[in-house]
Amino acid sequence: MSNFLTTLDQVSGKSFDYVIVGGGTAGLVLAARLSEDPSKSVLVLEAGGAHLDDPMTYLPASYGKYFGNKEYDWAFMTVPQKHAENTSFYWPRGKGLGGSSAANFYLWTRPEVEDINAWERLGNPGWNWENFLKYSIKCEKFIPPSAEVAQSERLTYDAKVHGTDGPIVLGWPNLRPGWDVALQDTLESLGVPRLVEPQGGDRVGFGMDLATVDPRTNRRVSSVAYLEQAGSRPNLKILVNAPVARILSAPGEGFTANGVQFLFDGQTHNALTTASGEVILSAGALKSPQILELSGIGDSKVLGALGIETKVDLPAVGTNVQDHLFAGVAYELKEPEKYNTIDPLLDPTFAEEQLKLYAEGKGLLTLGIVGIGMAPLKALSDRYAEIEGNAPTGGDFPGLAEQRVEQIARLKEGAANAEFVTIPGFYSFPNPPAPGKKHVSLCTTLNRPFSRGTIHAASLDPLDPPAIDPHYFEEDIDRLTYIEQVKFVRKVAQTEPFKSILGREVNPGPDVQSDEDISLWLKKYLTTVHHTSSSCSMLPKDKGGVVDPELKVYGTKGLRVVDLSVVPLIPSAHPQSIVYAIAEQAADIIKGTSEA
Ligand SMILES: Cc1cc2nc3c(=O)[nH]c(=O)nc-3n(C[C@H](O)[C@H](O)[C@H](O)COP(=O)(O)OP(=O)(O)OC[C@H]3O[C@@H](n4cnc5c(N)ncnc54)[C@H](O)[C@@H]3O)c2cc1C
Repeated sequence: MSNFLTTLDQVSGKSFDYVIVGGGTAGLVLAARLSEDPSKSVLVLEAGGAHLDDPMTYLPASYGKYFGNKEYDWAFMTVPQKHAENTSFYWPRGKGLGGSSAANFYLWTRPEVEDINAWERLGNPGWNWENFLKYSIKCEKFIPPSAEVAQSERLTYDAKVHGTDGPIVLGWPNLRPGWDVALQDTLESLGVPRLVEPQGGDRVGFGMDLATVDPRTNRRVSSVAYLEQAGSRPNLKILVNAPVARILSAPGEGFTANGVQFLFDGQTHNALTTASGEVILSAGALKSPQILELSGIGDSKVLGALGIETKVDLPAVGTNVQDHLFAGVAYELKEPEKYNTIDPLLDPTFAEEQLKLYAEGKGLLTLGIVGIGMAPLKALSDRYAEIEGNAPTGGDFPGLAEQRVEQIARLKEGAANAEFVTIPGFYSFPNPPAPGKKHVSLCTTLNRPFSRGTIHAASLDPLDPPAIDPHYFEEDIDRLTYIEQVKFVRKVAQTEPFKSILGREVNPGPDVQSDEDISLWLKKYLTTVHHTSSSCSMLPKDKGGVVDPELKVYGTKGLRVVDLSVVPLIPSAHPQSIVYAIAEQAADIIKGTSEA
């Protein structure tokens, strides 16, 4: 597989049919699918390293181990958040082949049917659940568990909604925390039903989701698996450590992309496209808008402030940004020996021993998260009518009002919103864990934010991070909903059988009780779930669109965006499954084989 990796002399000044910017989740799906046609040459330029066969990318149970390590992590920070105590939040993102799919927490969840159909209703023909499911099935190879494990741990599924031939191997990790059945029973007693198949388009309930981990080898799976399945192809080249600075356009009227400018070893180079070729931007929701802006495509006011000449005035670039929020209520475990958590891995000697066990297919490093619950606010809180009745309806940019019609419709239908998921270990702030203890972090995720943020280039230097402003809690419905979710988490912790598993609450801790206390705690100590989307939304141009339904950038020729940034309205789901399906559908659209 490493024979895809190429050298500067094979790229600089050369022409390709497709130049893909970013070898991340979407980028490598496109690379593999577009190079299926041997007559088409494909180049991928990736800012980070190759990281092939690197334990940092294939070891399960290494949650966040790379955080802050610039070799693997872009380590972005948001600007101080006006509605969240001026806190600046840390936003890790995967850097290198596989992108964030090689750096994530390997949960695999599919969205709800109407979350995807909403994209079509918002003006994108062909972007509906039927196609989503088709492409999601195409990408996966599902490995069922043994009947014995499936029964004892309620690993239920419906084979009809799973793929068997795709590159992305999915299954249940061989080691699980050990409390999911108790949590499922507890939630069921509180009105959150059992879910037999969480991947079938209905997410309300608690079910055992999947993980991008191969249970046969205990290795995590990223989009690099597409290259492995593709095998050797002379028409596909990948240059790593080659950050793209800007998209080049042909001289003359309008913006016809004809290549990119990139950096390599501190020098600037160009990679070009053939006369009918295309540049495809797959740099992720945080970098794709920045690259467009540095190329002169964006809001002329934003570009003008940086001294960039506007080539295509496209005000929506870097707007409509949506993010899921995450907050962990952490508990010590009463009988730690009964459960599997990653806390002991903090001891270097123990971690070393576990590495040896991993080589034999055993031990704590094979641990993964599976149980996920989702429910509408009305299942959790008596205050739902008052809170959701005040949902904002208008919008400060064209098209936002229509998105909010969709969002409010989902709330009224009782769609999944509040999410409950456990991290087997300590993932919570600000109180530190006591030494030697094991923990469960009972986390809740706000999955249908009404606030909208921005991501814009902040300087002319392509290596500088963009200015990231998610506008957390700008719409008060987000804050009020989230407070109710935290209160519900504590109710779960006070309900049997889960209650008996838990010892002391470490965070937010006994001093944080009133709604005001919880609000303040959230404003300071929530984290992102790393699901940021929509900064180059696929919408009609006059409704806040950056790309059309064929993912072509408005006002340009030969330029598309394919990554999480194109999602117009973020679904209630962890998004890697969404990115894979988008990229699969995009590949068919680009090849002209889409039946949509
Ligand atoms: C810590 C973390 C945990 C997560 N956990 C989960 C989870 O458990 N389940 C889930 O479903 N989702 C999870 N996600 C989210 C999910 O992984 C991402 O949403 C998804 O992978 C994004 O895909 P993408 O193609 O849009 O971007 P990416 O996969 O991030 O790809 C972008 C690529 O572009 C490269 N790039 C950026 N700028 C340039 C440039 N100028 N030139 C060249 N290359 C460039 C990057 O290095 C990267 O390789 C997690 C994400 C993170 C960061």
